Amino acid sequence: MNPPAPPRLRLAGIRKVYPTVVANDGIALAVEAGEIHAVLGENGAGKSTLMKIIYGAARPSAGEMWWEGERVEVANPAQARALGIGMVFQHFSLFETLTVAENVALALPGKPPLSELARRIEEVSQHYGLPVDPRRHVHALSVGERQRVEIVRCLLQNPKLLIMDEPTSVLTPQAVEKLFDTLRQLAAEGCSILYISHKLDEIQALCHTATVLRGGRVSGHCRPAEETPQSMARLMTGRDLPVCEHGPAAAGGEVRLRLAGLSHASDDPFGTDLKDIHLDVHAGEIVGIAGVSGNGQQELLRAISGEDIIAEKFPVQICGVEAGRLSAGRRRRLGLCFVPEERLGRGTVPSMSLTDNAVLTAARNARLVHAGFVAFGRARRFAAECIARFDVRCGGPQVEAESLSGGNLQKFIVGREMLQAPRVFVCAQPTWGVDVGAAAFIRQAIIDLRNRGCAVLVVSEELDELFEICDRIAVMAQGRLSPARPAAETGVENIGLWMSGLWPGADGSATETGRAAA
Ligand SMILES: Nc1ncnc2c1ncn2[C@@H]1O[C@H](COP(=O)(O)OP(=O)(O)OP(=O)(O)O)[C@@H](O)[C@H]1O
Repeated sequence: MNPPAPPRLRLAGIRKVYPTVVANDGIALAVEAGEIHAVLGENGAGKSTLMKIIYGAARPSAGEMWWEGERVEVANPAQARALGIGMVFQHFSLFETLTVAENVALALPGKPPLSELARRIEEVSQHYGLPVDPRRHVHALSVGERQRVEIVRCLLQNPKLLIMDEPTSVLTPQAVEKLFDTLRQLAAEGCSILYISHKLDEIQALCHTATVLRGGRVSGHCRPAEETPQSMARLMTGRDLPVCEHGPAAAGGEVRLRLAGLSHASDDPFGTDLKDIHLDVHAGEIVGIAGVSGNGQQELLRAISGEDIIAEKFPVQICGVEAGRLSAGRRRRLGLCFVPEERLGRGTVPSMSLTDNAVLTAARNARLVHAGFVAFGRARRFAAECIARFDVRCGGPQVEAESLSGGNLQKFIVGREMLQAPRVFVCAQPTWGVDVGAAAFIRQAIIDLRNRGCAVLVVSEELDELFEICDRIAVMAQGRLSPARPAAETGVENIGLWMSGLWPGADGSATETGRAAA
C-alpha cells in the first residue's frame, strides 16, 4: 500500500516577533488538497501575520514550512506564486487607471500578449462563474467586480493553495453566495483554501476544518459544521458572547441632526450625487442607513462630517445650527463625532502614534490642548483610556496606528470618538473587520451612547447589525434616501426591496409621507 500523500501545506513552530508583540508563537497547521480550512481568532490573534508568512510577504522569526512534503523557505510573494500559492488580500491591490487585463498582466511572470491574456481571463471567469470584462478600467468597477478581478488574477496562475483574508466584508449577500460556489468548485478540483473571516455563520457554511488562534498561539481545532457560532466564539475568546441589551428609545428627544433637502453633486466622476435627502435624528435614538455601498453613502457622510462643504447652510443642521458651509472642525465643536469607513488615511494617520491620532480629532472636546499647546500628558492618558475601555490590543499609546490589526484599529477609532461625549455620533460600518466579541461590545457601546441622550446615525451594509441596534432604519439607493421606518415595524425583506430604490413615493421627489416618516 502507498503511504498517504503528505499534506499540501504544513507549518511547524512558526513564530513572528514584532517590536512590541509576539504575533505568532509556535504555530502548527496542516492543510490537505481540496480542503477549505478556516483560520479563526479575535482581532490581533495573528491570522493575517500567519497568512503573510505563508505568502512570503513577511518573514518568520522561526519555524518551518513544508510544501507537498518538501521543506521550503518562501522569501517573497513571487516565490510563493511559483510554488502555487495565491492570496487575495483584505484590501485591494489593483491600479485604478489600468484595465483589468493590464492589472492581471502585472502579476504574471513573463509578458503574455494582452489579447491572449484577455482570452484566458474570459475563459477562467466563465469556468468559475466570475464575470469579468478584461477591457474595462478598474476605476469603473464596483467593489464586488474588483474582487472578482483579484480572484481571477490568482486563478490564472493555477494555484494549489488560495489564501483569502476576509474576502466578504465588502460583498452583498448575493455576491457572497456566488463566491462560495466558486470556492467550493475550486476545492472540488483539488485546490486548498485558507479562509479568514469574522463571520462565523459563513465559516460554518463553507469550511471543512478550522484552526483557532488566541494570542498568537493555536488554541484549538474544530469542524465548523459540527459547531454553532456561539461555540466557535467561545473557542476564540474563552467566554460566552455578550447579548446586546436594547430597550425602547426615549420619546420626544429634540432634533440634533437634520438633513433638510440635501442635494449635492459628487466631485468624483464615478461618485453618486445626493438628491433631496430629508432626515431627522433625535436625541436618544439610533437611526440606521442600509444599502449597497456606492449608492451615495460616502457622499452623504462627507456632506455631514464637513469633508465636503455644500453650497448652502440649511440642508445640514447640527444641534440647531445651519452647518452646511462649516468646516469639519467647526462641526465637531457643535458636538458632532464621526467614524469614517476608511480606517487608515481618514480615520487615522497611519504613521502617527495613537496619542497623536487622538489629538487629531479629540483635541478640543477632550481638552487635549492647553493655551495653544498640545498637552501631551493628557493626550497620552486619553489614548490609554481609549485602549483600556475599548480593549484595543496593542503595544500602548505610543505605537503607530498602522501597526494595529484591522479590528483593533477600528476599536480605537470608535473609542476615541465615543469618549468625547458626542451630542451627535455618526458612524460608518461600526464593526467592519471586528471580531464577534468586539462587535457585540461596540454595538452595546452605541446603544449605551444613545441611552445617554446622544443622537446616533449608523451607516452599515450589515442588515442584521442595523436591526439589532437601530430604532429606525432608512435605505439609500441611487443617491436618494427612503423614509426612515421604525425597525420593529419593518423586516429584512422589506428593506431589501427598498435597496433597489423601490419604496413608496420613490419617484424622484421626497413625498409628504416620506418627510413625515423621516
Ligand atoms: N507591521 C507590524 N508591526 C508591528 N506589529 C504588528 C505589525 N503587523 C501586525 N502587528 C501586530 O501583530 C499582532 C497580530 O496582528 P494580525 O494583523 O496578524 O492579527 P489578526 O488576527 O489578523 O487581526 P484582525 O482580525 O484584526 O485583522 C497584533 O498585535 C498587531 O498589532
